[in-house]
Amino acid sequence: MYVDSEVSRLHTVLLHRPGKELARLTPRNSGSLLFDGIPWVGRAQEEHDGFAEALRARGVEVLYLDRLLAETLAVPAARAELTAGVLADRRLGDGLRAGVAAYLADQDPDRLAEVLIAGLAHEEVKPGGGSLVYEMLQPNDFVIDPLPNLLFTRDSSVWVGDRVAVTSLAMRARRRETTLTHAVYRYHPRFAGTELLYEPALEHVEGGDVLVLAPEVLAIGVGERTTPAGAERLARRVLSAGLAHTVLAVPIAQERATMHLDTVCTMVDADAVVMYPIVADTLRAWTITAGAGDELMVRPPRPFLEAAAEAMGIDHLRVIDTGLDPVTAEREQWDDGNNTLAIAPRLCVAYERNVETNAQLEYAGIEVVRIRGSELGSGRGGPRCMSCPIKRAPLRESGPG
Ligand SMILES: NC(=O)NCCC[C@H](N)C(=O)O
Repeated sequence: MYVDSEVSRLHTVLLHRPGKELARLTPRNSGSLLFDGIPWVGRAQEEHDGFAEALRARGVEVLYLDRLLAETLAVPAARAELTAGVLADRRLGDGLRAGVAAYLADQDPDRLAEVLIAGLAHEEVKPGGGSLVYEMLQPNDFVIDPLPNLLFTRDSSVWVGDRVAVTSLAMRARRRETTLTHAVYRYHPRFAGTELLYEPALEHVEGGDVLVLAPEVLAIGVGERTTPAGAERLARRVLSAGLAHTVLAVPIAQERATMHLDTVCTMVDADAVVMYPIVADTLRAWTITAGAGDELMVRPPRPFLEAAAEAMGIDHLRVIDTGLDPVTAEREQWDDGNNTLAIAPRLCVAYERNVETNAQLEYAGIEVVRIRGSELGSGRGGPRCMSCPIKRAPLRESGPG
């Protein structure tokens, strides 16, 4: 397990194939569950399988979060922790809590993993004794909330060097996701001995805001999801662990269209980004380095592209624009045109629908593996959001794409 860049050859990635949790979305709950539409579940699964196949065809090992979770639940301590987590929900009341506890205790690890991801509706559970809560709930109300955004594995954990940061998700609909990733990284044998860089109880940081610009250089977006306190905490941790010499804190607009830094900027080569033109000249960055003792040195903001190039030790960070004109750029940014996943330098996966941005990438010498994503995109995330790289070749050893 090792990640020191956004673009070096990708060996292992963590995905989540969307399942029954997507079928929980309705026009009434999709807004609070952070989806902009009601996805066609079967087609979303086909699109996701196409994504996974595109990665496998290029030598990438694909791990699935639901499999890892089921294997993790075979460990009694993990099962106890995750079960206790959902039972602690104060909305349940004692009667329903006992009913849900009995239901969960009956499930094998595979089904328990499914329940923890897809949630549990009122009509699926029958408490034995009296439960006012159960009586007063509507049949479609959730007893355990579904996690449709687990699809976006980028946000719930981030690898930096040989450590993993289990993040602290800001939106209520997503908070429980990190109880799952936290358990997987601590109990699954594949990750035995991995040190955690960050934990869900800390200040808010989401993985879509964290870009490993180069070995020992991180950019952290600060906006709707990651707070200044979260960026400061993560910066302190990576600097003191020797995993970074420089961290850039990059304010982004607190809007849905730009919820994470990776919605406006992703890397496609060791010295190139695809970026939303409207922000290219206005993005700024505070530069954070280690000071004396435990102190941080925080330098005042300056243009992001300049600060990044200097920290990365390059003359210039090349910028490839989203779209061609402002309207196309706005449309394609919304549809995750900026949200590419690099498999190797100059080789990336992108949604096929972002025709102009993909053409711009190719014009700049980047090979684009196009995938379908009309249903997946209804959750507002693209290939980078849907993937958590766990192992990449060290950047210095990475060949061309
Ligand atoms: N890194 C990303 O930009 N992830 C996309 C997350 C989309 C999800 N529906 C959310 O609102 O959190």
